[in-house]
Amino acid sequence: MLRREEQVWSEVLDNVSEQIHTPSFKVWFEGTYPMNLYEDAFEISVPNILAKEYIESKFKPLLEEALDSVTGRDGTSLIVTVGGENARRDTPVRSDVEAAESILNARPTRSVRVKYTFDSFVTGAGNRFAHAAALAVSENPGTQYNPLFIYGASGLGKTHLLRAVGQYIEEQDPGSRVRYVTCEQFTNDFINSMRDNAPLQFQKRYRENDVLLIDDIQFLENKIETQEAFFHTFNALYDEEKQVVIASDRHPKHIETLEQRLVSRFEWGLIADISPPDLETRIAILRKKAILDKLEVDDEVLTFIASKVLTNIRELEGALVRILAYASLYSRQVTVALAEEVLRDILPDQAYREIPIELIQLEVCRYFGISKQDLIGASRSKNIAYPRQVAMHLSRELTNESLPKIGKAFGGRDHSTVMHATRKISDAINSDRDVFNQIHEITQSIKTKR
Ligand SMILES: Nc1ncnc2c1ncn2[C@@H]1O[C@H](COP(=O)(O)OP(=O)(O)OP(=O)(O)O)[C@@H](O)[C@H]1O
Repeated sequence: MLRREEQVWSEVLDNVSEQIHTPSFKVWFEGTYPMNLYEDAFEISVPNILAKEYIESKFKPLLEEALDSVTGRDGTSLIVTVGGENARRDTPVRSDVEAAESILNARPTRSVRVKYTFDSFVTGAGNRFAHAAALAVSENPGTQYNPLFIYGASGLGKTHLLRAVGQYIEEQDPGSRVRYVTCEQFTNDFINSMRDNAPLQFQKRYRENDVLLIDDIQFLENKIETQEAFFHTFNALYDEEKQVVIASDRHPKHIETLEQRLVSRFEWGLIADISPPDLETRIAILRKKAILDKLEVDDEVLTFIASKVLTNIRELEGALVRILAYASLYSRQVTVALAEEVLRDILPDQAYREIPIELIQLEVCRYFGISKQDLIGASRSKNIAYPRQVAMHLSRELTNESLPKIGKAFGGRDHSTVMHATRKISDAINSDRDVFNQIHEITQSIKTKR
């Protein structure tokens, strides 16, 4: 006899099946399993996170309406759990779901060690300094750069570098004691040690290490007592010449209420920032991911994704995974058109608001104080030729226009001229921090005006 939950779910599915495109219905609902019927909610289990996200974003209201009508209640919420404990083990899993799942899980099932290494870290102008510093620390821990403080916005590879340092040191010296913690974990350990009246245990845990890697230190903000605990931990490690590497989403000076003595401790060592990757680096990151995960994707598609997801590398990788999962689920080829279809659903409209070349030209002219006529004219003097190369480079970076089309917008120049300009500015960005900052500033002003 069917359980009540099974009866309800089967009726709900009957109810909604007519309203959902058949292949889609099969893919998303075949592996679902009814878990619990509560007074005001119904819990189902699904086989993977993709199914959870998809069901929640596309079908939740429809399913909740059907739940109300089947149970005769009002306002039943649907709870979707991934692979819940009681999930039916004998559910025949469709091969396409399985394929998608394997793609989606490709990352998590990889061990952290394998994944967060220096080898898998792609360098570009925005992270080269932080990468070099992390590598230097790994080669000579506790000596030159102590502490190393890495800061930058979310999803730019801070955790990756921290883990890479730990992995490298452990590999070189398997006996070394390396501890990676988030600031939150450090805070909880500290609070628990106070509660349990076990300060020595806490000290042992944090001071008896050769390398302490502490992530998201900005969470020390407003936690005065934890700051105190960290101060003492830091001093103890530092005095023993143990390496401390810290990651934060902002410069120590901008962590409000961070005690000055901690700020100056951080300044004793090396502070390295990470900024968002340029187009070339974004493509290289996707390419590397495709190779590591043995995924076959055309460069054209990778370039397209990289041109749409601009700042957060986690989102960049997530976009690729999602596109592949969709292609697999619907047995479609991974093309630019498919990528566009999938990304439209998840990216903010802004990513689709095209940046016109004219806007780039306008902003570059404004920045360098030259006229548009000069910019697209024939002058080869340095104060005109350089801004022109910058504008061509940015047109390549920020638009999907082809080289010939960009050349045309710059007074009918040849595509090889655009290619040359792009290469020249890319090289300058990589070798000269001032150029990097300049291009970053112009890019920001263009993005805020699109
Ligand atoms: N330069 C890079 N090369 C290859 N992969 C990268 C690079 N930078 C980041 N990633 C990948 O992007 C994802 C996000 O990176 P990570 O978690 O290190 O970011 P984060 O700066 O610590 O973010 P948050 O502040 O949100 O914790 C990870 O999967 C990481 O491996």
